[in-house]
Amino acid sequence: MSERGKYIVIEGTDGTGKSSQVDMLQHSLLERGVQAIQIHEPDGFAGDNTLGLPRVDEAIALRQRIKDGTIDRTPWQNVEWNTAARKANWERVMRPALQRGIWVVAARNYVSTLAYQGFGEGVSLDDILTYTAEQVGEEYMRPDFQTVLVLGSEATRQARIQNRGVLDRPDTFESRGAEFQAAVSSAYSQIANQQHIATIDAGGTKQEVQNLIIADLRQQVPDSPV
Ligand SMILES: Nc1ncnc2c1ncn2[C@@H]1O[C@H](COP(=O)(O)OP(=O)(O)O)[C@@H](O)[C@H]1O
Ligand SMILES: Cc1cn([C@H]2C[C@H](O)[C@@H](COP(=O)(O)OP(=O)(O)O)O2)c(=O)[nH]c1=O
Repeated sequence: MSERGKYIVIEGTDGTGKSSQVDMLQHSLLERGVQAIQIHEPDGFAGDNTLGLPRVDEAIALRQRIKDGTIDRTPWQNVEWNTAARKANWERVMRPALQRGIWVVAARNYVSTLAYQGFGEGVSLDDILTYTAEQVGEEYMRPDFQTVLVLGSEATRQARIQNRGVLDRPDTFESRGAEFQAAVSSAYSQIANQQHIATIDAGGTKQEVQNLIIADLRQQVPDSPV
């Protein structure tokens, strides 16, 4: 049996550079001959025929529902939808991939629920942690390596979001006021502290941030191929 793959999580608020870093890390792994996939919670995995991993339609549909700001819902409903998407990806793609030795590089995990639904929408953090453990399981909650990207400057974060292009229709959370965004941004540092997750300064160039991630990864995963 092949050695278990590693589960890597890159967290942070919108615009901190998670997607860019996940992409760079996955490509570095692939260049070194390591099988690796990307996951972007709450989206469903798109499927990978070469690796024989399925498309997760249930999570794809849930992300649309989560992001559609015209659908009324309670904060707890957001926890349920995000957790259902998470469970579907975990059971159908992430856990089987890890068991086969494939590395899973993910943007976001349950830490996003603590930040957005916990600090942002007032749901109890303990309830989120208990529900995630019940629904998805303890293994999901212990990645091999996890980091939170933090941007000291709100102006830089805004500039990066603008750069990414104009949204046709801001989603449920993007359309909330500056107060909500500020609560979520500052929540990330608090959560990292509480959950003992190392943070990384995301203010440098993409390559500089990637170098910081790899330096931390090597410390926690000493036989890391990157
Ligand atoms: N370190 C960086 N320096 C400058 N621009 C960046 C950096 N990281 C990401 N970007 C740009 O900022 C925007 C948001 O980055 P993205 O990776 O989509 O962030 P997230 O997934 O956290 O929302 C994109 O246009 C991306 O190209
Ligand atoms: C995973 C997760 C995301 N979210 C939010 C963050 C985003 O605003 C939105 C998902 O949007 P999406 O466009 O998929 O991701 P991103 O902003 O990372 O590019 O849902 C939660 O509120 N709770 C969660 O548990």
